[in-house]
Amino acid sequence: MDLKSKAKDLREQIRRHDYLYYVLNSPEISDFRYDELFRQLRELEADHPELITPDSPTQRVSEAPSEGFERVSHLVPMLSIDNTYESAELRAFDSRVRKGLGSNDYSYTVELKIDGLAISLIYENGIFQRAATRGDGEQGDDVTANVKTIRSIPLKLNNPAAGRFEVRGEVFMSFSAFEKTNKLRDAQDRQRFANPRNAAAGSLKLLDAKEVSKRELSFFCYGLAGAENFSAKGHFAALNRLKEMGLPVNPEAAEAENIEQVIEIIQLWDEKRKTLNYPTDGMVIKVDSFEAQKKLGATGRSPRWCMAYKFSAEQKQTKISSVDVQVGKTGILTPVANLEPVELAGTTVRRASMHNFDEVERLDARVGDTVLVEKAGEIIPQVVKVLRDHRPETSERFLPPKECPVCGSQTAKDKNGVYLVCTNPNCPARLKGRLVYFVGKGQMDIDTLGPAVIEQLIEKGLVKNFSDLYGISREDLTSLDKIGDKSAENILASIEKSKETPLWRFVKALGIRYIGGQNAEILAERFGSLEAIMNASAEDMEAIDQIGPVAAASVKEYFADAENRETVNNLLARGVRPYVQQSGEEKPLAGKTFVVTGTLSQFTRDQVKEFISQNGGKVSSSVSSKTDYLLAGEKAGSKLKKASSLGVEIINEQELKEICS
Ligand SMILES: NC(=O)c1ccc[n+]([C@@H]2O[C@H](COP(=O)([O-])OP(=O)(O)OC[C@H]3O[C@@H](n4cnc5c(N)ncnc54)[C@H](O)[C@@H]3O)[C@@H](O)[C@H]2O)c1
Ligand SMILES: [Zn+2]
Repeated sequence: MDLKSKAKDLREQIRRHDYLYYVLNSPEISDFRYDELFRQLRELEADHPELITPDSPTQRVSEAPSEGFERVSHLVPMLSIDNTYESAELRAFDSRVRKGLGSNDYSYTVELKIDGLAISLIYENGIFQRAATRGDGEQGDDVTANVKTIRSIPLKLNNPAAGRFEVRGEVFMSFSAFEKTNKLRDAQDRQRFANPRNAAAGSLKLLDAKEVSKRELSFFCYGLAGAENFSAKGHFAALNRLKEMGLPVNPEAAEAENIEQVIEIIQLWDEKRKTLNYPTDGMVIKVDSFEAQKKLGATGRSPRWCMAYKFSAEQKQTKISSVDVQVGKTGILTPVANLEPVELAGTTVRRASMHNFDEVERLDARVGDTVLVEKAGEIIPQVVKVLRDHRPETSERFLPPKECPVCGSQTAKDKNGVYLVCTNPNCPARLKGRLVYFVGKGQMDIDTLGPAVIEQLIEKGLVKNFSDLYGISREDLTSLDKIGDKSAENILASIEKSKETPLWRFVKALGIRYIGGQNAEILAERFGSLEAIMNASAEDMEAIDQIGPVAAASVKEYFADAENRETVNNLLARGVRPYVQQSGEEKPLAGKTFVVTGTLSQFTRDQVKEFISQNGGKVSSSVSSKTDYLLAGEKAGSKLKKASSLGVEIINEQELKEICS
């Protein structure tokens, strides 16, 4: 690849990952790998400035606007921050600062990098006026009504500066609020948030401020815009002044004389941050003096006086022993590296995804290579870097296969040119992948149907699509290997149970590209019925918050296919009944069955029954496998025993109230 194509490729990759991360909320690669792609582009552009395009991600901050909010201009641009994972690069940053200032006479403030989203707050004569997200750096979304629900943000400042005054900070969700939010979502049978950053961003973009107030968001103020007019001379003093004014400032900010002290402080926090009740993903280092900051200035994307050091997820070095190609539910071929086993974040890792063949080429990963692997957050283990110095002399490039490893049909690039797919629409690997996903947890939840059974059902020609699952008989099942009467019965019972399912889980289970849990929930909430979703136009869908053109087109395409419509109609004909929760937010116990036992202290029996039904739940008199919760008071007896033997969740009155709060 020539350099120009390489720069273009990197820009396109970064844009694609921005979309996956910011819009779809489902990143494919870890932050470390993303930042590595970003660094490669930055270095390429630094060496060959003629390759820079004005729309390059290195030149500006980019974040798509959200619908439903007014766009407002920032008084002073809200920029990003350059980042690194290495202390050596902090020293290089320090040299640039020294050179830029032409002196040694400066110091740093070191702060925790809170993992939420940036917000600008404007006060006028000390009275809160407006809050906005960063957006593209010039213009953000006006989220004033939502931000007003965050209790720690003062609506009126103590001893305010006169006139207009803008502060910046991070809105975030503490780990305890995050747990609580997800517990509530479980109870409502809704998709969990993947992490606190995701939860904070999703909550701040809700259109109903009342709902936002339930999410317990928090805020730390870390700076101000237009420092010239401020009484403090530097950043650390300004933080103290902001605190006096009543703004919540993170208590851990520290001063450092020089870069070596900065590095010491950072090393301390790499461990210590694990004890905090809020998410951090690094440290932010700022040249303290405002005068020096002004002298150093900024690029179109980030200030030159500021640098983020990011803590990386645990990484290990190992070797690629071979590469397998897996065929997934949409026919996509994924290269998976088989590794010499390594212990990583508490588990033994033997395989790591490389996502697609372009990524293999970008990494230039080869069999026999020594690589760095990482397990970041919810993302499956992945190869993030090849250590070229360790490469054996004889290594060969790993080339994309011309034929599907499962059915032998030809492969081709998909229409976006990113993935290699098997061109056979009836490839058995596709069908298996789709069925395994369909029955999976969080979709139809038919947990007794494992991949091995599904494979046999396909091989015997008993199941050719989703709806066939609802037509299999006891005899079909017992004709399979290792399935006796008892397991056949269990499988049939869980297939039966799955017929009653929230609409969004049903839509998710169909496995439509770009429609994960969050998008499926939005579609279900907005359209209210399966029929309405099936007949919606792409414009109808795009008109909805958060559903972008790519996702809308994908849904449209799915339901335009006659075979898909037939399968869905057959599912309905066989008794699958996707239901819509009546305003899920208000009814936290919707679809849940309770049994009450023992002596309660906060409710009478009648009161508790009413409380549960008001919150959308049902109360039944005996414990069975259909019971979702046993509410147990003092001196609970046989019901408690039965519930624990069936694995029914047991809660007390306080926990019941918390789920409904
Ligand atoms: N995995 C992926 O596919 C993917 C895709 C896109 C972006 N990302 C991640 O997002 C990053 C880019 O996002 P970004 O531009 O918001 O950068 P960033 O989040 O890494 O850093 C800048 C932000 O840090 C925040 N911050 C927290 N504490 C602060 C403090 N004390 N002082 C100043 N700022 C503080 C501010 O909100 C600021 O906007 C990437 O580096 C990457 O890690 C990942
Ligand atoms: Zn195939």
